[in-house]
Amino acid sequence: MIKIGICGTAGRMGRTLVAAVVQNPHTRLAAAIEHQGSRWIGADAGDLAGIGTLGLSLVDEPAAAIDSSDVLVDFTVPEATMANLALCRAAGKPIVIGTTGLDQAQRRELSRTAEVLPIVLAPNFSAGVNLTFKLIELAARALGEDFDIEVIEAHHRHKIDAPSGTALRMGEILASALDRDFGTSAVYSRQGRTGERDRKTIGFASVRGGDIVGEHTVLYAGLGERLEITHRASSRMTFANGAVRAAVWLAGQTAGLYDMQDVLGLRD
Ligand SMILES: NC(=O)C1=CN([C@@H]2O[C@H](COP(=O)(O)OP(=O)(O)OC[C@H]3O[C@@H](n4cnc5c(N)ncnc54)[C@H](OP(=O)(O)O)[C@@H]3O)[C@@H](O)[C@H]2O)C=CC1
Ligand SMILES: O=C(O)C1=N[C@H](C(=O)O)C[C@H](O)C1
Repeated sequence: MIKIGICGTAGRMGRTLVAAVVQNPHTRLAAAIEHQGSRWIGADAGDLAGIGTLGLSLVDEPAAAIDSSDVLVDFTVPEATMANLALCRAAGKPIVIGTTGLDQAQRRELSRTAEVLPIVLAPNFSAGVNLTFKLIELAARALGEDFDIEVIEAHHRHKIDAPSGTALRMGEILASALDRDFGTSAVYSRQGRTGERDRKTIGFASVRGGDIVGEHTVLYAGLGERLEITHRASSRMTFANGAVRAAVWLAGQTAGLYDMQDVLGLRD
């Protein structure tokens, strides 16, 4: 049994992760962490997740919680993730990170830490999205420069980062498939007299509303035809099950920075 600690337990993903860990035959919930001052400290993790009392309370001392776990699963905010990364490094405990919106400096720190610690970092833990990553690469290579490419994503009203981590990863994959520099190809907004579309760009559009779990479309617009590749998540359990699968996989790995392509065996 792999002992899992969850950070961000009272959040949308945290609660779903509690249920996924408890339902998985290979894992046991060892620790449920929230930040100091959270009104959920002391609450039962199972009650919060809606799966019945587990006898495990939410705590605000991540170091002790990490010590009692084999792997930490973190779906929080970038600052909390980076603090947990340092604690995991000190304790020698692998970490699965689902948090999106990390900046360049934070990603560099993560890469440095991965020299001594096993880490899975993925903007999306669903199997369907990770297969979609392969499909959009294939389509970009096949359609080449004749088609304009746009990435459209839609999420719930509470999401705090845009574009989504998944959309940005899609952009990186598309740019690489077309031999373009992602940093200079990406266009995040259009307003006013923009001029004609620069054919080398990859555009992003973000929709926010209601309870949309997560939807991503890559649009290839040519002359006389249009191709759309879409993934729609209808339940957070798809992300949670993927993250738990990643945690079980990571427990047996040496130091390195992995993503869901490694976990699913999709790496070329
Ligand atoms: N990779 C993937 O497959 C997926 C990634 N995500 C990403 O996961 C992250 C979380 O999403 P979601 O669950 O919807 O967000 P929520 O806001 O619902 O959950 C985040 C939780 O983390 C808590 N938190 C904040 N700071 C700390 C801290 N220092 N220590 C411990 N807990 C802390 C928050 O508490 P409080 O509310 O009190 O601030 C909250 O309970 C986002 O970055 C999102 O993009 C989401 C779904 C899938
Ligand atoms: O915040 C969310 O909810 C999600 N975030 C991830 C992202 O930013 O790509 C993944 C998923 O679409 C849900």
